[in-house]
Amino acid sequence: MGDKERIIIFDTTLRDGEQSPGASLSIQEKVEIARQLEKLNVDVIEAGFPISSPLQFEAVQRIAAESGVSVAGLARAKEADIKAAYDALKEAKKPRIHTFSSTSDIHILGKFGDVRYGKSLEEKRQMVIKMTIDAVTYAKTLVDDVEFSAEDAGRTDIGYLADVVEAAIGAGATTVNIPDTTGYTFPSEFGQKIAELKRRVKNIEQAVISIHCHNDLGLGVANTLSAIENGARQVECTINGIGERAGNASMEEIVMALKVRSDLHNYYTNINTREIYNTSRMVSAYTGLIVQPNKAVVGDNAFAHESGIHQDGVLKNRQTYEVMTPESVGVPQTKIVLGRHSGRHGLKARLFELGYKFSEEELQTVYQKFLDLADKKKEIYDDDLRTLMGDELQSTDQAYQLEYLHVSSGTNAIPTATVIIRMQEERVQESSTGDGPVDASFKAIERALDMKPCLSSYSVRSVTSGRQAMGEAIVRIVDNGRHFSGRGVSTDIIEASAKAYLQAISFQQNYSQDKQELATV
Ligand SMILES: CC(=O)SCCNC(=O)CCNC(=O)[C@H](O)C(C)(C)COP(=O)(O)OP(=O)(O)OC[C@H]1O[C@@H](n2cnc3c(N)ncnc32)[C@H](O)[C@@H]1OP(=O)(O)O
Ligand SMILES: CC(C)C(=O)C(=O)O
Ligand SMILES: [Mg+2]
Repeated sequence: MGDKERIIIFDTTLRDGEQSPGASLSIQEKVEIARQLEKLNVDVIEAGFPISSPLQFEAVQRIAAESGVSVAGLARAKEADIKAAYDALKEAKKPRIHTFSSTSDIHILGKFGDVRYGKSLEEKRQMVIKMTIDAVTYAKTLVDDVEFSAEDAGRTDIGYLADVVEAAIGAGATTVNIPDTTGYTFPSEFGQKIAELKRRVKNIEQAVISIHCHNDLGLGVANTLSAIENGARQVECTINGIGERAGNASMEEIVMALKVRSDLHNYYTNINTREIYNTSRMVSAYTGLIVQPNKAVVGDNAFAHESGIHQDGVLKNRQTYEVMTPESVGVPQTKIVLGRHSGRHGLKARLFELGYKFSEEELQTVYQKFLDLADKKKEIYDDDLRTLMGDELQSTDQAYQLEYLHVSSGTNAIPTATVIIRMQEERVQESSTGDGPVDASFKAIERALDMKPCLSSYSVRSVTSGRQAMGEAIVRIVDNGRHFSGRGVSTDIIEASAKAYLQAISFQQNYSQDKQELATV
């Protein structure tokens, strides 16, 4: 392998990314994202499309005024667009005007269909070459750094594409961008296109070859990598892969693919990969575009392990199931997600981290309880474990245990509850109706125990998050001015309430017994 070659990272989160339906950003949000992109160390920030609105213009202007890196503004092959881009960029330390023409026959015939652009396809094609030359020539009178894009190059005839690219470079373009605008090409096909342009375009060495891949078929990153292997040295991409329709090639995936598989090639980027996660979170928060959990590199599950065999492997050596470390992209840590696929190793490690100490025998009991809970809930959070452990500690010496609870209630049904309560070796079953399912359960408990405690307060709250959150019920009963509290936790708040009631009654009974024993001594 030869010398290492740098790949220029052109970030278009603030231009193509912002074209994602529903992702409009305020000026301040764009400025803050641009600052974060600079921390990430991108080479070029495409800040917007200045002619498109006063907000876009001002955002580009403000980013240009404060950025240390190259800032680009987009412009159609039209004098007014190019002038607006220049006006917005003129305070930039490194301004870049990015102008584009459409080059595929589908675009030329579809978008430039009227006679102003010529009658036949051939006439229109020549008109596009003229528009390209005029646009680049004009932009070049304003700034040194001019990028030209051949929109829909992915579907453009290679011979014609080579002519357009040669004309753009001839007019002064310093970067020629080959977009797969509609995400249509296959990696081998797109790579061949870049290789072919290198062969056909006589002045190609005078410009940097760039690519810009969309993700309509989920091939944006693969096409980008293939283009790099065939001569592209600038890649256009976005954070979280956001962008028009299915989005653009995702920057974090390209950068990490190059970094992780540096054994295969000689390319590198200047990206400070530890800032990737922060940038991803910021872009998601500001655009409102949620990152899918299984998204490579930055998704919530990218470093999360749920199944027992994987957790065991990762706890012994992270490399067993991780091709990069979470720290390398700024993700705080590997996540062991506890759920129904987890094993004892994962549970034990998490409980130790939470500060619990227990014997192997106790672990078996806790693991059974954990599995019961995991069957009711998708994910077991730390709070669930704490309540599970708390529940475990408090319930062992309780006089009355809830063994079974069945409740039926509904809009037109009479709430009815059946309970089976265990008191040492004895088990009692009772049923009752009530004013709601909690009342019915409490009355069934009272019948089973043949008691009528005086309830002084009752409350329920959620102690963990999500729809399958754990509910915590607190019940207080009063006996001769003395209060006894019980606490129950379950994903089912009726069950939590019944447990809490039984615990309060158990405490009251323990107290009465202790008092009687003292009196007889
Ligand atoms: C592949 C890409 O991502 S390209 C960038 C896409 N981004 C955007 O469009 C976002 C910003 N766009 C806008 O705000 C508006 O579309 C504007 C301000 C640019 C233009 O608005 P309007 O003047 O109302 O035109 P409209 O958007 O309806 O139509 C586009 C016009 O640009 C022309 N056009 C499209 N591409 C080019 C080009 N590369 N060079 C020259 N003209 C072009 C179309 O032929 C059409 O012209 P016509 O009005 O003569 O038929
Ligand atoms: C303007 C160009 C570069 C573009 O976004 C595309 O072709 O997808
Ligand atoms: Mg695009």
